[in-house]
Amino acid sequence: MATYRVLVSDPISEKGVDALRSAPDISVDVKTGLSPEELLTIIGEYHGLVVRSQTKVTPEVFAAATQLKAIGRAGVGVDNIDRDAATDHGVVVMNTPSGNTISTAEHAFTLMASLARNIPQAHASVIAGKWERKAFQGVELFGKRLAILGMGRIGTEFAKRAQAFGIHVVAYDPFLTAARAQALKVELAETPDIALTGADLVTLHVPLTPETKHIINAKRLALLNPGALVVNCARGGLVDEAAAKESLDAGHLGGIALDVYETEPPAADFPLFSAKKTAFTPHLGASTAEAQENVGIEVAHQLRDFFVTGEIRNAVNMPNLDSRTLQSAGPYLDLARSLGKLLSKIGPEQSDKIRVSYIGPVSEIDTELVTRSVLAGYLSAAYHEAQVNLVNAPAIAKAHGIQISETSSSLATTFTDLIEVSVVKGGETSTVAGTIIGKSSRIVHIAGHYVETNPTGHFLFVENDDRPGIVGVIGSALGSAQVNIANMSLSRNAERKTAVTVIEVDEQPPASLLELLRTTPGILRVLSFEL
Ligand SMILES: NC(=O)c1ccc[n+]([C@@H]2O[C@H](COP(=O)([O-])OP(=O)(O)OC[C@H]3O[C@@H](n4cnc5c(N)ncnc54)[C@H](O)[C@@H]3O)[C@@H](O)[C@H]2O)c1
Ligand SMILES: O=C(O)CC[C@@H](O)C(=O)O
Repeated sequence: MATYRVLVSDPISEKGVDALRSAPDISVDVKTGLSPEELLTIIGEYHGLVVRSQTKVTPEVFAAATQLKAIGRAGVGVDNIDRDAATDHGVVVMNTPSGNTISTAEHAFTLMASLARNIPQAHASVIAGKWERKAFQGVELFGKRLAILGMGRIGTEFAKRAQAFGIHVVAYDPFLTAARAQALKVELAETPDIALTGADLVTLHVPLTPETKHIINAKRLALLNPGALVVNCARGGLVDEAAAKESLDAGHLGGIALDVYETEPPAADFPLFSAKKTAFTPHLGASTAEAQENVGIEVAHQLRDFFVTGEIRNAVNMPNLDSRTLQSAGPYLDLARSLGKLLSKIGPEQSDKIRVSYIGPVSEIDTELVTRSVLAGYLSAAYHEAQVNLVNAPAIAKAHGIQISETSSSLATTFTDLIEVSVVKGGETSTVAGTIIGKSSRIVHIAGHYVETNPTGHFLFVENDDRPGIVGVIGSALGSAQVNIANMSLSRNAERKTAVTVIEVDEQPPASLLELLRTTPGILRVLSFEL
């Protein structure tokens, strides 16, 4: 029986499915075309899910997906996956951002050229037995002014193709720097309006966000040159379809080509169907053999690596944990989780602040991930261990009103590396710290005491008055209860005249032993926990 079950619910390339199937411990079911109800019925059996854009992964799906750990999107846009619900449920969402770039840029360019030369209309006319050469006179692309909104992967590839056709490219993207625009030989526009003013051609390559919704609207269509052609091969909702229809009917807009629609598929009475200069395709940007093979194989490798080695690449709801990061941060992640867990056992309840300090070389790795691990460990006291992880820990902490702060210093202390974690409740602070020595990690500081203990196992934590004989009492109580001591670390605080004993034991101590210790004179606190 495979350890991990993956459901592929949208069609992906056979090579991708084979790549997943060949991974040890992964079994794959391909079930495409499921209704939302069917998906809800079976999703609880799966640890991984692979989708394209058809499957809608809603909050209801996440609620039913009790074992789900990861979703792989074979493609770029993740708008069919409820990202907040994924994060809340601790499910990592990964996409394959570059595998379909070229195919989509080529599709968008093809649509633009088809519009310029009336290809869809001329085709329909010829097969209807007509020979209307005059009716379908087109325009050249050469020498025209093209506005590209969104100069990411696809926008950049589109620009290169446009330049090869002798088109002047003006680009707007909030992250496009002057140096990059110069390197790409495109004119940098400071606003979308500047890019669109006087444009003959427009292509959109932005994600759909509240800012980009209807980025092409009536006001912006009016900025274009009369007869301008607009292509949307990015996401439905970027173009105000009603405004485009009005502009076409009024004879201002010269033509529009859509691969994506506000509602997919568009209704039979979609208003733009009755407009003249149009070209429509059913969300085909990424539909080439090459793109599907690229994204299918990429998503399979990402899911395989996630389940087999714990790597996380191209995640959209958490920082990446690729093999290099895993190698450098992996040991710290485990130590950090133990420190967080330890604080949840020994620190004050209802703390509202967690402070994490990284001291020494550890400060140079991706500490955001390590802090997430501290939080996951801390919160695991209140949740089922498997319910809180690197994906959802910050969101759960935020929901509880816990503030997190992080400081880093490259200065080494007594220890080369130190991760120090404190929880604060009002004026009360409790601190623990750990280090990595060679290949092993150690907890070295608990609530004001230097100790040296492993970061995992069963522990007895005893706080007592610092006076002779107490350690002997504890030792013989454990012996009588048949609890074997694996490791013991003693530390005293001369100022407070108290001592702590951290005892790593081979098995969970019985309640009777804890009760006995708690009622022993001079013993102030006894805790038993597993890290
Ligand atoms: N039709 C299809 O089948 C198909 C295939 C692949 C991708 N897509 C879609 O194409 C779009 C672009 O994909 P990509 O891979 O190039 O993504 P990308 O992330 O590489 O590029 C998107 C760019 O948009 C920019 N941007 C964000 N907000 C903007 C704004 N308000 N104005 C201007 N620019 C803005 C970003 O800075 C980024 O550079 C995505 O929406 C994706 O889902 C569609
Ligand atoms: O899966 C598809 O064919 C659509 C892909 C595309 O919309 C994307 O965002 O990558």
